[in-house]
Amino acid sequence: MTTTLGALEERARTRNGEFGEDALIVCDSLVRIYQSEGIEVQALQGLDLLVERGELVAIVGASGSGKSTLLSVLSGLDAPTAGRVRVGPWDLMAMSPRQRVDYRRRMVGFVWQQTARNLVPYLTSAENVTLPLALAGVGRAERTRRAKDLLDVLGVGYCADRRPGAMSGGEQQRVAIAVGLANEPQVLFADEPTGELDTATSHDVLEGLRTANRELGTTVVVVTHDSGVSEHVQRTVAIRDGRTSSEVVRRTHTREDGSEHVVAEEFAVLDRAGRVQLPREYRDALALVGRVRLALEESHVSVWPSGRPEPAPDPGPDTKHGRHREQP
Ligand SMILES: Nc1ncnc2c1ncn2[C@@H]1O[C@H](COP(=O)(O)OP(=O)(O)OP(=O)(O)O)[C@@H](O)[C@H]1O
Repeated sequence: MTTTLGALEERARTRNGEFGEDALIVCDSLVRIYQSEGIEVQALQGLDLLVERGELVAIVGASGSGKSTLLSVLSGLDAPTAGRVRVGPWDLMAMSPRQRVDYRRRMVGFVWQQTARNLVPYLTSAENVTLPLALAGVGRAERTRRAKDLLDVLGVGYCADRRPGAMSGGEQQRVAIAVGLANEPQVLFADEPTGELDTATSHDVLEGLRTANRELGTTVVVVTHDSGVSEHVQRTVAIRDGRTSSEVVRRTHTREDGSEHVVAEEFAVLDRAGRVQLPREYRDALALVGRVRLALEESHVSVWPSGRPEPAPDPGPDTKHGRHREQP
């Protein structure tokens, strides 16, 4: 049968939009391969991630899972080997060096783990916040006003005239958030902002990020080892072996009596190629290695170890994969 023009037009009309077209941040099948002394390291292995405007998202994962590589790509410091990455209107794969500077100056802000990387040691907090504003050509009165407002919002207004050496690690990181927000970026990236802090101080810094998100509407992406982070964010995305593997989404529910409680729900992530990572505990518990049997049931998909006897047939649709069938 030949395909008619009408059928092609109909298909074009009904085709799904571009992956993540409404999202603020789109990572589509991102690959980053490093060559080091003749050895190839695949830091990102087809990572998909969407972040909506106004979200506060944490990215967690074991050491070496690819978190910092992802943040380097998103911040425009590094280019992926393959895939597609877009932040707002910026296609990060197709930026000129000039556009890259513009992107880093206007679209995004940063908070790094090392306080020394965030703040100039011989400037006061207020001067640290006004520095990026001066570079962007903002007038003196406006710079002073904005620095004061930001330091106040982040609860470190009392540190305005102190240099970093006269502040605690937590205070320095909250000032660093103010510096990152100075030019009103649409997205704030934070890489292990609590990595050098104790639990109580980490709490204040994570709350600072939440304040930036809630009160200023900035989209925040924070990369961290800190297992306590999920209490401070709406969504926690776990990366394993260079891919998004699971997500925890926190929702606030209102009971009948009007009181509120937070429910955290964990999801596995099914990527665009149909891959899903089974948690290690599940694989270990059922000795799932190599080949597995899959079966499409009416409302779910089942996974069995391949060595086990064939599962009893289910009354659902007859679409079984990896199942032995009698040849005629
Ligand atoms: N410049 C590089 N050259 C070679 N390999 C690299 C480079 N940067 C990272 N890698 C490798 O890529 C993988 C991912 O590293 P990445 O730093 O992104 O992980 P991470 O999750 O941020 O780890 P950590 O939490 O320890 O910072 C690791 O195996 C790492 O050794």
